[in-house]
Amino acid sequence: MPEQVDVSTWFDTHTYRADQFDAATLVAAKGGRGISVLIPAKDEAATIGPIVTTLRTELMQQCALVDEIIVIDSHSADDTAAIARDAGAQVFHVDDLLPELGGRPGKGEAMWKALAVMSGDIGVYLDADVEDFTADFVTGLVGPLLLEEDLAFVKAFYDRPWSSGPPRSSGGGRVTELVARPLILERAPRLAGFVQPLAGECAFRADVLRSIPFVSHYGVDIGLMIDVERREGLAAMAQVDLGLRRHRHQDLAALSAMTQHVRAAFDLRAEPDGPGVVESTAVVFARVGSRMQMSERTVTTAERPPMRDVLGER
Ligand SMILES: O=c1ccn([C@@H]2O[C@H](COP(=O)(O)OP(=O)(O)O)[C@@H](O)[C@H]2O)c(=O)[nH]1
Ligand SMILES: O=C(O)[C@@H](COP(=O)(O)O)O[C@H]1O[C@H](CO)[C@@H](O)[C@H](O)[C@H]1O
Repeated sequence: MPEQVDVSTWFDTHTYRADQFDAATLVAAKGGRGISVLIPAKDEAATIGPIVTTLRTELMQQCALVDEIIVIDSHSADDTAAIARDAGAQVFHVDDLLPELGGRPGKGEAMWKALAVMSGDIGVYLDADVEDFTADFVTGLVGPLLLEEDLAFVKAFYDRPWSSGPPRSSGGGRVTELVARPLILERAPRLAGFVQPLAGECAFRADVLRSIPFVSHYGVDIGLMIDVERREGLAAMAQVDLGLRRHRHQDLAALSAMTQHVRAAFDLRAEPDGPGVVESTAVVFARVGSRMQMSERTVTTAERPPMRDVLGER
């Protein structure tokens, strides 16, 4: 049974700031542990280059904090893969990894397959659509993991200005605020202290994430949180303030599908021995010419088994 800690006590004791950690201290604390940065990317030609270049220059060349940068190309139609490779990342097409298991679309699949190729003891997932990326995203995330031996998982949080608004206004995180947070209070209240529960950026012990299933698409992030809390306990989790984050905003239709995956993740993880697939249907409206049309959108959210089981079977 994992150690239990009260949520508000956890918030006070397990919330860090990125500026508490500097790369030199972390390199010294790292010891023999390998650190792999893993970036799922679909059509991110505009931002992937500067992200990989910043990581390689500041965290691999100027100091030896990061050991590998792996970009998982998730069916990009643009030059994401070539740009990432030119900037110094190892790039894998998602369908080329574990090909015997077939290829599936979505961010969750790319994150899961990254676990099959990473060599580090510690992993860091980053989103590839972040503008003005800085290396302290990684030092902030791995800092608590390297310095606090009881931790297994560190989640990012940040201010999320709306791109057209004044510098520090809020507005981003629409699915988080309108759907995920109410569902967390109702169905996973131990996670209520996480400021950005859907954040794509987190650091983790590889053995822990290899021992839990992965929900597909945008259900992956909340699915991981639910399972890490169940297995390791809240005391093994932390969050870190990365300051400001700007990213590309998807339109409401895409976020509506994201909402279906997030809700499905709660359903899948509520029934760990269930069928591992949820089909959900939403009603959607679209104007065609002068008429409004109503239709249904069915979305499938599925699980992948723990990577440890898959690799162990090979
Ligand atoms: O099918 C997909 C969709 C998204 N992503 C990646 O997942 C991360 C977060 O997704 P996205 O930027 O679409 O979400 P948003 O931040 O716009 O809500 C980014 O690195 C995407 O390139 C992916 O690998 N496969
Ligand atoms: O929280 C949300 O509503 C969505 C969309 O954010 P915006 O309303 O476009 O800022 O963002 C979540 O999903 C993204 C894709 O995985 C992540 O990049 C964000 O960190 C996460 O909060």
